[in-house]
Amino acid sequence: MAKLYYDHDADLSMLKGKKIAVMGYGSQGHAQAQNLKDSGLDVVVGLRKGSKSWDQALADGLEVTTVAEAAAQADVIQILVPDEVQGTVYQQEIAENLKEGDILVFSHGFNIVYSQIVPPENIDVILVAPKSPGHLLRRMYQQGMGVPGLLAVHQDYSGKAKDYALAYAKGIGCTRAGVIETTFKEETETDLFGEQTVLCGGVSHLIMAGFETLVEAGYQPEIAYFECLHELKLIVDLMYEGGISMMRYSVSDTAQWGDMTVGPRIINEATKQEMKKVLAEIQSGKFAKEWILENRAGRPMFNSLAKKGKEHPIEKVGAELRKMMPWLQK
Ligand SMILES: NC(=O)C1=CN([C@@H]2O[C@H](COP(=O)(O)OP(=O)(O)OC[C@H]3O[C@@H](n4cnc5c(N)ncnc54)[C@H](OP(=O)(O)O)[C@@H]3O)[C@@H](O)[C@H]2O)C=CC1
Ligand SMILES: CC(=O)[C@](C)(O)C(=O)O
Repeated sequence: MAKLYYDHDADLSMLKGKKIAVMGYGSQGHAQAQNLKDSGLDVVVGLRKGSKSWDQALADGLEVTTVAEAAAQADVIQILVPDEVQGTVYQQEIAENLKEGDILVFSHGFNIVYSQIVPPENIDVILVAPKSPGHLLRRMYQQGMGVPGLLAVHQDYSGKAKDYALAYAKGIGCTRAGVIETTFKEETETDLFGEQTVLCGGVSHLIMAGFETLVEAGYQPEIAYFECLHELKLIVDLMYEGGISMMRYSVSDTAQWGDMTVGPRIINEATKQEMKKVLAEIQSGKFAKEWILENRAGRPMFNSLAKKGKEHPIEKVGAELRKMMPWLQK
């Protein structure tokens, strides 16, 4: 079993006295900056002028400045702008503001693994990747809990890079749940694979296929929504708490029988073979090249597919039903 690191393995004092710049204030940035601040660390948020995140970061009690200025002030620089712009932001605003002994941090290894960012040799380069969406990273931290994370060292100029990574992981709450040491390559490839085939790509398309099948057969869309999407959270919550066995224990034997006998017809050997092809495309760099070029072309396919997704009938039905659930209203 992999060795996991917990709170007692991490020394937060490694980061005391260091200025930590969190570049970006989105899903991960807002969570990590606030968690680090609540952990007693000295944080500044780096954003572009006119950023829609600027006022929110100020309202959350954080110091905010431009990316370049934050990089110039900082000893620790966490890059949490979108993967597809990190290379440009690094080149234009961070690189010239790095000094010997700085610590460059990522929460996804994409830009290092695919050489979009090539740091100078006289700094530490580490990865601390929460295995969670940012908003849950923040919520769990505030509730005294944490989400698991991964850490990796790409460059260890100081000889203490792993200790800095552990301290950072503790600062954002990941050592509460457990942190596994990995490599930038393993984190990047497994994260891309997971988000494409299971977490986002797999689940969303499974839900939509189930919803479409029921609606096209004439069943009420509201029932299809509750059955294929809304209840999924409750089922996954059980697996989150106690594995697939806990879910199977809690659902009816009728459901478990269907799970075990029909499930393999839906997710089958052909699915597994396609998953292997997806992994190969990630490992070869084919996916990364397509994503980088899509952004350079102005995201024509991304924008078209995103619009189509927002127009899917399940989104309309779901929005109406969620309006009747006050606990879901932000
Ligand atoms: N989303 C997640 O839960 C996870 C993300 N990650 C990784 O974290 C990193 C950040 O992703 P995520 O938090 O999703 O990003 P988001 O898209 O949620 O947030 C991006 C932030 O960067 C700012 N930004 C965008 N463009 C620029 C720019 N050119 N210059 C300066 N600031 C800019 C945005 O502010 P504004 O547009 O207002 O200027 C926003 O505050 C990525 O490497 C991602 O892979 C890792 C684990 C999970
Ligand atoms: C939340 C997470 O880790 C993802 C799905 O990989 C991502 O948002 O990049």
